[in-house]
Amino acid sequence: MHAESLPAGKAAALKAFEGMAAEPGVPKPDPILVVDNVVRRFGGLTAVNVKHVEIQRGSITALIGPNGAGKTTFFNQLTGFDTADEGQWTFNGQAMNGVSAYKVARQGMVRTFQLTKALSKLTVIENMRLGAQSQKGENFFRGLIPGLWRGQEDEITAKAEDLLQRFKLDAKRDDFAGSLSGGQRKLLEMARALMGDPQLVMLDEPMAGVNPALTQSLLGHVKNLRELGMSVLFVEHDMDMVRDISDWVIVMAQGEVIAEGPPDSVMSDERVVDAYLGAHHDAPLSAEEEERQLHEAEAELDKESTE
Ligand SMILES: Nc1ncnc2c1ncn2[C@@H]1O[C@H](COP(=O)(O)OP(=O)(O)OP(=O)(O)O)[C@@H](O)[C@H]1O
Repeated sequence: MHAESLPAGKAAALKAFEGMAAEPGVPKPDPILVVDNVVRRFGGLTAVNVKHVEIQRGSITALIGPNGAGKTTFFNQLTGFDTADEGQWTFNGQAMNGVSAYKVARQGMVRTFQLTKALSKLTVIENMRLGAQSQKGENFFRGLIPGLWRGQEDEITAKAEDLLQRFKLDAKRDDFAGSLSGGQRKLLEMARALMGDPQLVMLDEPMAGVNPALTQSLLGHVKNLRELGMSVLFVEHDMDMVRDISDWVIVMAQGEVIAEGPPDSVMSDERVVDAYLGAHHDAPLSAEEEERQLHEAEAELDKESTE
């Protein structure tokens, strides 16, 4: 397909990556997020150790990697939900390390959340309103008190209703969020994130638990964020989705960024294939490995019976 026939957002995003070296930490022409030397340790385990990474504005960037690679921990740090042991990062040129989650959201960097048990017991519209309040760092229940807050409340409700319509959730307005299907929950998570008019939307596994019937609709909504001028960074295990919607892919393994590049080439990169295979614990065991494990188990049993 020629760039001219692509939607404006997609064409511009692809143009920005044209000719870019596919290597970890490669500089981007207009980064919205720049990360340097971010480290997070849990006891003896270094869960995140990202030297340098840049996220291009106006693009859809996927963050992939095997289980336990550190993707969620990295996401949590960038959005103020976890503290980094070391490192700095800037959003729109402003230092963001040590900034609390709601202030990060207010600056325009918002992540989606899976519906927790508590949120499932609220209605869809209440979830949306809560999205606005929590991004402002305000108390939700104080926001429900009539009078002083009413004007602001009306505005928030109107905005929530607009978004619910856009995400085709308006018929579910007064249903409990817990009664939504997997795909509808994902739509609600995305709609809720948009309550704060983010510039960078960070999606945590947007396709997890989504019925194939809703896949295209969800993909369409993510692409639309880019058409509306937002930047998207998402963590995802579904490689079809990654291939379909991302302009650029960043790969993490064992806490580090090990590769970057356009979707097709990065997924066939030897380092990436190795990282996934190395982390694939379900792979069939070789005959020697099976025998070794058997001996180990027998030795354990022997030890136990003599103790
Ligand atoms: N709160 C914690 N305490 C101790 N270890 C943790 C904690 N959170 C994460 N870890 C460890 O840090 C490593 C990275 O985990 P993380 O969840 O960030 O990986 P991930 O790439 O998001 O994995 P997945 O794709 O399975 O969600 C893992 O080894 C995990 O066990």
